[in-house]
Amino acid sequence: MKIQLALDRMEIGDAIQLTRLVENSIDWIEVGTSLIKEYGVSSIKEIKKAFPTKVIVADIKTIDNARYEFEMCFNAGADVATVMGVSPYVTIDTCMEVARRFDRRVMIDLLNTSEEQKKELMNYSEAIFCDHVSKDEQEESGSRNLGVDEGLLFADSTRQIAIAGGITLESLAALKQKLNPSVAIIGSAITQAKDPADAAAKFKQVIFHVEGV
Ligand SMILES: O=C([C@H](O)CO)[C@H](O)[C@H](O)COP(=O)(O)O
Repeated sequence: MKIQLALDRMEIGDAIQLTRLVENSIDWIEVGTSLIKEYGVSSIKEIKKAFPTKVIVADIKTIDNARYEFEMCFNAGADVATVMGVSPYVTIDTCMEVARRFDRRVMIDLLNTSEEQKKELMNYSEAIFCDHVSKDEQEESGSRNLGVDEGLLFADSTRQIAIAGGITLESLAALKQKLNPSVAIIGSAITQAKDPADAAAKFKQVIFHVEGV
């Protein structure tokens, strides 16, 4: 299981500084939606420049304007870009086509998708699927991603799954055992920790302990 560090609600310089502290414990770096909204595409460029060997995920959460937004992310150096699963299928088709052309990946965010939509989305076999409990669900309704087995999503071991939304050190081992995702997206539990380097190292230890590798 890989750790994707989600960088949100901070300045680009602080995001780079923080990532330097934890880079040995994390695998992928997410340029969070809030960074892209606040600082634009330079947030992707600067973070890729600072960490050229890491996989950079641009969490642009595209819902329309797919060709423009995905080309923009990939030209800025993103290796993966996100599209909302609730988008029209023509939008998701376009993201897939652009990603294929650039030889990059698409992450489909399943936030607020129905069972029927999830079933349809599974046809995008090259995508990474993100099972996501949103910031608003976390902060306004007190929800967390506790790993509710999403039936068909987790039953298909050929699909690459990411999980996100308020993941903590305490919830990670259980999530790993219940759902066995390929990617755990962790934001505030590392970025808001008193000692981010120590927090990230502990996440890595939990994965090491569970996987025994
Ligand atoms: O995608 C995210 C959220 O919608 C804000 O843009 C975060 O990356 C994701 O929630 C991970 O962050 P934490 O929930 O703080 O772990």
